[in-house]
Amino acid sequence: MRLTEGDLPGLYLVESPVHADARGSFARAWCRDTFRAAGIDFDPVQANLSANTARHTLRGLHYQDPPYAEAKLVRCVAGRIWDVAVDLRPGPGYGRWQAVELSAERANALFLPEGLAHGFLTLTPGAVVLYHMGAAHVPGQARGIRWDDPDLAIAWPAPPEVMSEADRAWPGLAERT
Ligand SMILES: Cc1cn([C@H]2C[C@H](O)[C@@H](COP(=O)(O)OP(=O)(O)O[C@H]3O[C@@H](C)C(=O)[C@@H](O)[C@H]3O)O2)c(=O)[nH]c1=O
Repeated sequence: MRLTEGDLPGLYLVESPVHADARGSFARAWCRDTFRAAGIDFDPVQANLSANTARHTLRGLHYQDPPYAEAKLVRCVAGRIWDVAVDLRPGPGYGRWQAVELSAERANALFLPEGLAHGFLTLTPGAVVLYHMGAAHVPGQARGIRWDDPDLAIAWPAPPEVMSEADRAWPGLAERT
């Protein structure tokens, strides 16, 4: 398992060798020792399965403020997604974003540290996303940033065709409280 730090500090692309044989394939999905060796102390307390029927379904951009902030290890276990992280930590990187294509075929994943908002756009029908969380979801603490906020100017690969009303209604960075 190889961890490569992205453009946002603490954001890592996680790649695992895929061992194929006559039965199919095997890849490691998470390894505490490898993460610790990279200086990441991630102890998942929750894992979520997100099944998405249509191509170009958008979920996000979601986060929880401290003390509920969540690190996330995001993996696509069926199909492909375009996964986005937005830096909401105070400092020079505030508002910067990075996106990575995750796919079941590549068996890659994205690790987001606390303090980032997260979202994705599905690139195939039937995309299934499995993500481990470093902190529990607290319903009243769910926060969001609008996917098309001009201050973020995220270069989505296609306009979303399916999304929740809640995700359409999030504020932009400038209106964030
Ligand atoms: C996130 C979550 C939702 N739910 C419930 C609430 C609701 O009835 C239903 C769907 O919730 P949502 O619409 O918030 O689901 P969704 O929009 O898929 O939310 C997720 O989006 C991605 C991008 C993330 O990064 C996640 O952290 C999470 O915020 O599931 C839980 O029971 N536990 C959870 O941890």
